[in-house]
Amino acid sequence: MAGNGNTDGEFSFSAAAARDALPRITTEKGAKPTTSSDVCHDDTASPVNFQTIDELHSLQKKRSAPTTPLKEGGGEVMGTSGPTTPVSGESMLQSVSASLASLTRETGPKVIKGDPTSTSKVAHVPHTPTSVPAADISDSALKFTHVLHNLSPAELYEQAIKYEKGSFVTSTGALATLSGAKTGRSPKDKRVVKDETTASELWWGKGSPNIEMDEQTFLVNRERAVDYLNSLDKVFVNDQYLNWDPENRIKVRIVSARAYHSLFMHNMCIRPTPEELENFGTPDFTIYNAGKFPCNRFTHYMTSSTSVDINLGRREMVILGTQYAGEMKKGLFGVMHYLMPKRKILSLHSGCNMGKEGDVALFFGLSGTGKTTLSTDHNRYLIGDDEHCWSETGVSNIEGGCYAKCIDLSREKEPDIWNAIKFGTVLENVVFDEHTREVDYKDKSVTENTRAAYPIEYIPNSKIPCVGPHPKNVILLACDAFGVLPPISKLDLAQTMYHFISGYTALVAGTEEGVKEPRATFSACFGAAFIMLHPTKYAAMLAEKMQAQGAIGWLVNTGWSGGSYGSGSRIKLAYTRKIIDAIHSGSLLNATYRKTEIFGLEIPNEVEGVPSEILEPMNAWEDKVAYKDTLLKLAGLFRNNFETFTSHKIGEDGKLTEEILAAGPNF
Ligand SMILES: Nc1ncnc2c1ncn2[C@@H]1O[C@H](COP(=O)(O)OP(=O)(O)O)[C@@H](O)[C@H]1O
Ligand SMILES: C=C(OP(=O)(O)O)C(=O)O
Ligand SMILES: [Ca+2]
Ligand SMILES: [Mn+2]
Repeated sequence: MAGNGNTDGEFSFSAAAARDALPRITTEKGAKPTTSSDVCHDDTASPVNFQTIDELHSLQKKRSAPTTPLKEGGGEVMGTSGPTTPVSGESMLQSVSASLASLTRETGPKVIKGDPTSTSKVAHVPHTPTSVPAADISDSALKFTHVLHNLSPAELYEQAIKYEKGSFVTSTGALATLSGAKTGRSPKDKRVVKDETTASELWWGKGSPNIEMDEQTFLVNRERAVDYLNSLDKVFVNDQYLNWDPENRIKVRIVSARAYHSLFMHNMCIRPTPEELENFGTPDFTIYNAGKFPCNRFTHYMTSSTSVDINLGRREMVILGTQYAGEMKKGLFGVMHYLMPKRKILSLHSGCNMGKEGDVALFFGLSGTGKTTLSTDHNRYLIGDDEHCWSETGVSNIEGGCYAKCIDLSREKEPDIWNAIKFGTVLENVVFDEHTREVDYKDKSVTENTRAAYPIEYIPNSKIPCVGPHPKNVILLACDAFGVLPPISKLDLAQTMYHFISGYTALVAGTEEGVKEPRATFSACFGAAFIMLHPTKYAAMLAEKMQAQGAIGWLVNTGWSGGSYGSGSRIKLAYTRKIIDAIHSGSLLNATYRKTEIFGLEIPNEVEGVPSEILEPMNAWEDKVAYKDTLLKLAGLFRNNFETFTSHKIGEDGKLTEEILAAGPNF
């Protein structure tokens, strides 16, 4: 479990530090714009195992057994005809041309529908007539950019296989792709435009994921991305929706250079019907994804060749220098974390499912803690695996797809995810047999962060539309590699808020040999990398909603038991599923409980199907002294982390704030 970067788990912010304390980022030599501990960490990137593009490509395919017949010179696809788009229209092309307009030249590029290699006649929209004198016309103004608008998965497969090295059909029909040098998100390269409005509205400063950039620099990067995209023969354009709540649906446009990106977003966002697409109109938010084309590191605020820039005022996002597709999904999530609270809707980094009786559960947790795995439950309806809204009327999924980790995926343990990896699914950075195209899910040669992105309806019991009533259970997942948190504890409201604000997980450091010490990460609201406002704003909303609905909080350790990483072992997924079943069924409400020392957690004496010995962590440890030491160490990390919140009031209720402060470890 690599890359949940934070070494010491410390981050802090206080009211005083909020506005002006952010160091200005310069590109001058020696300037230290932001230290790694200043920025919250939720990076899925793991160390790369390659130095060159060729090395990367050589990792992807495994040699078949020598007896396997091999065909020479494969890879070419024969007889693919040019993709078509379901939208007739001129209006779509005009709208895309406007989206791609250069800000300095103020006109949109000439755009034309369809694949440039297609022989079929295609309609095109002529360049917006302008009075620009002939002498001013540049080469770029003379060319057409082909627009591949909302292509179907089949068309995108053909595009990927024909033009994008590293694209292959796997034995189950998924599209295997490589995301290039970046195999995880790059939170340190995220920038948010600080303007008059966002300066006062957003969370800035230490611990915040929002590293500032100015409007001018954003425009420089935007122009760089747009010019790059316009210089290509073709661009992919997706027009889609976010949020299944029809009243709060957001229209997004994604302009990208790769079929991989277009298919990824086709799967991850909500897919409009042909009628909806016909009347799509102007998008509410646009992403310009220039992928591998880097930012200019001499640009103000840039500290690497990667930049992921959000401009809330312009409703635009620019991506330069990374092809990792998850950047788009989580970038839009950040936007929702800004837009939704303005409408009194709480945005949540959680999975969500619903039982046959309509009982809804939320699963909060950082990357790798089990949101996707545990919300995908054969006995329940899946509402979504990662991003939700909680409004006055209930919950809604923001997305139209799921993004599952594939490392060590097995058919037995996760059958629904296994079966979702079929035609239409994007499989990132996996290794497969070069002949049979069978994927080896154990292989970490490219990265540990292998992923599958599939439309939510690929899960048989998904709930379409992806909405549900108010949650009954709020489950906080922590993968505690220290092995001291109980597998299950019941929380009161103050404890729920304490753990929600703390946002703890501890994963093992990664794939390197000999790394024994787990790394604690505290990420406020279990998603500090994505939140836009101060964590206490979301916490106050969650407390109010849980109180109003009588929802119950639970803390579930999906990590180690019987010792820390190295001596103990990860709690069996089968046991965790039994624990989750007992939460859903309500049987845990009738259990008898005892309180743990230090953290003061209520743990049940029995859970059906789970050995009682493991319910109390100390019992599972052979070395009781080591247990106590480790417990105290973790308690200390929690206390240090929470210090920065002690000056904040949560909601209107001063009493709740007091209770939350008292709900942490006592020692
Ligand atoms: N006891 C457990 N509970 C949950 N997940 C577990 C457990 N043991 C192993 N795992 C594995 O941990 C990973 C959890 O990842 P995932 O569900 O994708 O997390 P998230 O969606 O929160 O990022 C999966 O690969 C899953 O198979
Ligand atoms: C897609 C992501 O979510 P998660 O790892 O929580 O599934 C991510 O963090 O990039
Ligand atoms: Ca994550
Ligand atoms: Mn997930």
